[in-house]
Amino acid sequence: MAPYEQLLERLADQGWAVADDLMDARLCEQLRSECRQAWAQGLFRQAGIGRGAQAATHTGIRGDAICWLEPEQAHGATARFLEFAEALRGELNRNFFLGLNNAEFHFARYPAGQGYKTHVDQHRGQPHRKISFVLYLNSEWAADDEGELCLYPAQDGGAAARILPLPGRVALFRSDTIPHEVRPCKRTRWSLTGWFRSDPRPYP
Ligand SMILES: O=C(O)CCC(=O)C(=O)O
Ligand SMILES: [Fe+2]
Repeated sequence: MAPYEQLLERLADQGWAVADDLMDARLCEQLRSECRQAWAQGLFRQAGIGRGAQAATHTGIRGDAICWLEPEQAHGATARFLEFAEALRGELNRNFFLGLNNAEFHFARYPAGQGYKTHVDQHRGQPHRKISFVLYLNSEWAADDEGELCLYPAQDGGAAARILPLPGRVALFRSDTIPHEVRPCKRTRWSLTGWFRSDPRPYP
């Protein structure tokens, strides 16, 4: 599977990778419209920090609203995306032996002015999120719209990468070792975010 090769090599070498040509442009277009429909139907909820009883919303830390994809009810582009994600999970397993049994995904919407402060995706005591995935569903994005994903894998705290959420762009990074941040955006920022996991369903 040639399109994955370079991506997975970079992921192995530096813990993160970006691709602009991984996703079919038409599929992105359709996902973009399904995401907007879910928003219009009121299916998004303000995202929280932490899990279970400790979960709380802190827009100062994280300002997005999210809508989880339900694999059992998925149809249209969402179902096709989940097939793509299954193929990617297979490639990740073949390359990294991470024992990725599952994946979870949500649409995310950051209104202008919001971002997500520096964090690591693997929750403390919950080691099952292994690889983070983000697909940007903006129809256009300019550098001065900001809202970059900044990755901080280096010890010195400097950003190794500032990734603009360009239409159809994919970012992949390790969920356990890569601190990252979403810089406040200047216009509404849409994405499909998820995690390849090492535990079988059902999980909390
Ligand atoms: O949207 C992005 O660029 C990253 C989002 C993120 O870090 C998260 O949802 O955990
Ligand atoms: Fe994150």
